[in-house]
Amino acid sequence: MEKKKITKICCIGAGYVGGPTMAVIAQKCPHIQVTVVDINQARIDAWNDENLENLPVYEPDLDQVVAEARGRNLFFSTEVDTVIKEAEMVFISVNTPTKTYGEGKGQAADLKWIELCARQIAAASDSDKIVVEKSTLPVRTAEAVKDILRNTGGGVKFQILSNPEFLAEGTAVEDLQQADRVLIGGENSPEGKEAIQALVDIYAHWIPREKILTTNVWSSELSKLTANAVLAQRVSSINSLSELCEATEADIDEVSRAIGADSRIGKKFLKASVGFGGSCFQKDILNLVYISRSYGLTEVADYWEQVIKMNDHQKGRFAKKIIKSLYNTVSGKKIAFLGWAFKKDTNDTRESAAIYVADHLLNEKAIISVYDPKVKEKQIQFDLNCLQTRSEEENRSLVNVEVDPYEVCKDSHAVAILTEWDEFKTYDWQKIYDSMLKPAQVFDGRNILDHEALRKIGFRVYAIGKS
Ligand SMILES: NC(=O)c1ccc[n+]([C@@H]2O[C@H](COP(=O)([O-])OP(=O)(O)OC[C@H]3O[C@@H](n4cnc5c(N)ncnc54)[C@H](O)[C@@H]3O)[C@@H](O)[C@H]2O)c1
Ligand SMILES: O=c1ccn([C@@H]2O[C@H](COP(=O)(O)OP(=O)(O)O[C@H]3O[C@H](CO)[C@@H](O)[C@H](O)[C@H]3O)[C@@H](O)[C@H]2O)c(=O)[nH]1
Repeated sequence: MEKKKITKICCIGAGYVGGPTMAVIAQKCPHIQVTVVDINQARIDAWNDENLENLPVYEPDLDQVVAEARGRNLFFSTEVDTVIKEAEMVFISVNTPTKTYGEGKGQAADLKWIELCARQIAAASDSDKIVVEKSTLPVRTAEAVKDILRNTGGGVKFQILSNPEFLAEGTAVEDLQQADRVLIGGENSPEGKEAIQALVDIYAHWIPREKILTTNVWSSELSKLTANAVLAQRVSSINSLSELCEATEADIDEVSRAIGADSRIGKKFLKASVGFGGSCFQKDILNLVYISRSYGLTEVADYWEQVIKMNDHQKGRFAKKIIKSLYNTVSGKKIAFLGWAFKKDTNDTRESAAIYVADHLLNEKAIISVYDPKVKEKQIQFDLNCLQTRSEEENRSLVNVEVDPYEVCKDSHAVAILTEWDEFKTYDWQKIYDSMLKPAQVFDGRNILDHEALRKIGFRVYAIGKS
């Protein structure tokens, strides 16, 4: 078989996946020119910013990887057509959010950006290319991509691969550099195998060959949705039991430790929380539910939908607990939020539990003061405004964002931990207690604080899954 040597890669989409993924490919393959393109000029400018603190994605160590490769063989550009034209391999890494309109609204993945990419690749190409689906897609999307490329590509040959990304935010660089596995799905034809090999050869620069799995395209597409569904299911399972723990004086952290010690279960993804967030879990499970229903598989759809219902319940339960503990009224009361990101070590807030807990409390006319080490005020207001629950003016008047956590807690009735940032554990909690209204209450939505120490100071403490 002829060996296809890739010298130029284009990645469409400079977001949380496109940016870090391509930065690591460029770092590990200095002989390949990697250019990430995006239609969002501000995002590309931020990726090109000399001050690495201004990169649009915050991830530990990402700045170092970008510093090493940028300008050498890693480039960021808005010249989408030119870069596609010159590349032998084009990654599609654009957003695939849940549809907000029409058929499948609220469940199906919105594939309009994927289709646009396919059309753009077809229009810009005058030589054969390997097109790689990096975005998370419904199973059988490659069929549509192929159809568009074959019918609009003017005789140019395209091979379509599925290469879903499994990085988690907050650990993206580590996950990319030491991936548990890389998954590549392709066609079982000589051309398909050649394309698969070309992508395997890229990853083989730093990923051990036995960790690079190759499958057919459909298994690869479906494995991505399945991985997220199974991970989220573990979180919902443990969160469901946290409520039972609160009713029975069992302790969810002890239960997690006990079951996680069983090597068949394993200890990861058993941390009870205020609910999972992030741009992927909910979107991908809803997509799985929609696909199952569209094949008439009602029981399959209902089964996975329960994971989302439990997560919604967990977020609502946390907000209700705060209200109940504050004598069933939070109207006009200041509540301090420590954390807004959906998990620590990221500036991403998409689907963060904090947004929904805040919305619930704001409906009860609470006054919320927020501190997050990596999320800016503009983003927090944007997240609340997106819900369209109340006017932007009202959100601005009820929610204020501070850069000092002690200011956020001062004069509050309650402090709620919404993200597990490590720095929250190191605060002077006596100082916080002294500055709060009494009885001072802490609602630890991540079970990260030393609850005994807090109780000794005088706090009333509520923690998930603990009585
Ligand atoms: N965020 C994660 O941790 C993660 C992990 C694995 C997989 N994924 C999947 O990867 C995909 C991308 O996710 P993300 O978080 O990086 O999204 P994102 O919103 O951060 O980035 C997507 C980028 O694509 C750009 N874009 C959209 N259409 C374009 C076009 N036609 N031409 C050029 N640029 C275009 C947007 O401007 C945006 O900057 C999604 O399918 C997601 O499900 C995400
Ligand atoms: O025991 C746990 C583990 C996670 N979470 C929460 O679950 C959410 C998701 O966390 P995580 O999976 O670590 O982050 P993501 O960046 O959303 O990564 C998931 O989604 C990505 C996008 O598809 C995939 O690539 C990753 O493999 C998959 O882990 C966060 O709100 C976490 O706080 C818990 O509450 N308890």
